[in-house]
Amino acid sequence: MSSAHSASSVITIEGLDKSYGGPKQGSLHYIIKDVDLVVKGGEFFVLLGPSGCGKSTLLNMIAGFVSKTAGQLRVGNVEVDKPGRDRAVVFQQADSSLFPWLTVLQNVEFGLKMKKTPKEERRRISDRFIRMVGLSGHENKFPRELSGGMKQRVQLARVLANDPAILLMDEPFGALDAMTRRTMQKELSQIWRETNKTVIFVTHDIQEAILLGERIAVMSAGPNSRITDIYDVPMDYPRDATAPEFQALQRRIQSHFEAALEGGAYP
Ligand SMILES: Nc1ncnc2c1ncn2[C@@H]1O[C@H](COP(=O)(O)OP(=O)(O)OP(=O)(O)O)[C@@H](O)[C@H]1O
Repeated sequence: MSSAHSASSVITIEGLDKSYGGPKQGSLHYIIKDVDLVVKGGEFFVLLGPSGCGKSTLLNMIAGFVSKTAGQLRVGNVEVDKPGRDRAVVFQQADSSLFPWLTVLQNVEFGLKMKKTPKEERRRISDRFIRMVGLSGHENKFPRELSGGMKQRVQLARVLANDPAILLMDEPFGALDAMTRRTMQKELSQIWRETNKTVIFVTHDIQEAILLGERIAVMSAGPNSRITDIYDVPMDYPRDATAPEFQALQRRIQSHFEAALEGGAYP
């Protein structure tokens, strides 16, 4: 089952470039070059590409953390030039985003407190998302008392409590062991279906991309990285990685990667 998409596109990217350096430092060095992309409201969209191709750079541009060099990047009708409450990022390392001196509950409540949400409502919202990510009973623990997977759950609950329309996820399960990773993938997929958020999920793991995404954009190796292909994944959730159609798509994307790496560049 897929979430009901709103008709409008949420994120529209046209001719987007990002370069570092400039005439003073020598020639311009483009990380990403000429990226076009439209992401629909409520969609689970995966950005897949080899290490260092510029996935995080693109995600951080959508987040408003990294400025563009040229092109257009709109969320709704608004050109992105700074972070906004409509977008929230879940990072690979929860440690850099959680406050170590606050408990699980206090971390999840933090954004709501900043917004001056009344105490009872704050508690109700936090309880809901703590339950949703499977952390009931751990509310009073500190981050140092949690496993890596639990910390990622806190990060996710905190982001969800702030109710952004768009979740930007930068290899959020990349540092977890394989079993925890599978569990988190299943849970995220279910949460996405329950909340109908727009998700942009960065990974270099093809299986993870197919387990989660409704569409998968493949980025070329950098520099001058761009989106070379977009795959539709017309399979119901939850997905079975052993199903023949799953494995056929995995092989297709895999051979795309191998051809690209052998050839030194993507087609
Ligand atoms: N501030 C910066 N100044 C110069 N180069 C940068 C800067 N930030 C990133 N880069 C370069 O941009 C390229 C893309 O980096 P990015 O982190 O976006 O890739 P990625 O695809 O997310 O990689 P990974 O999967 O390994 O996390 C890299 O070559 C990186 O060195």
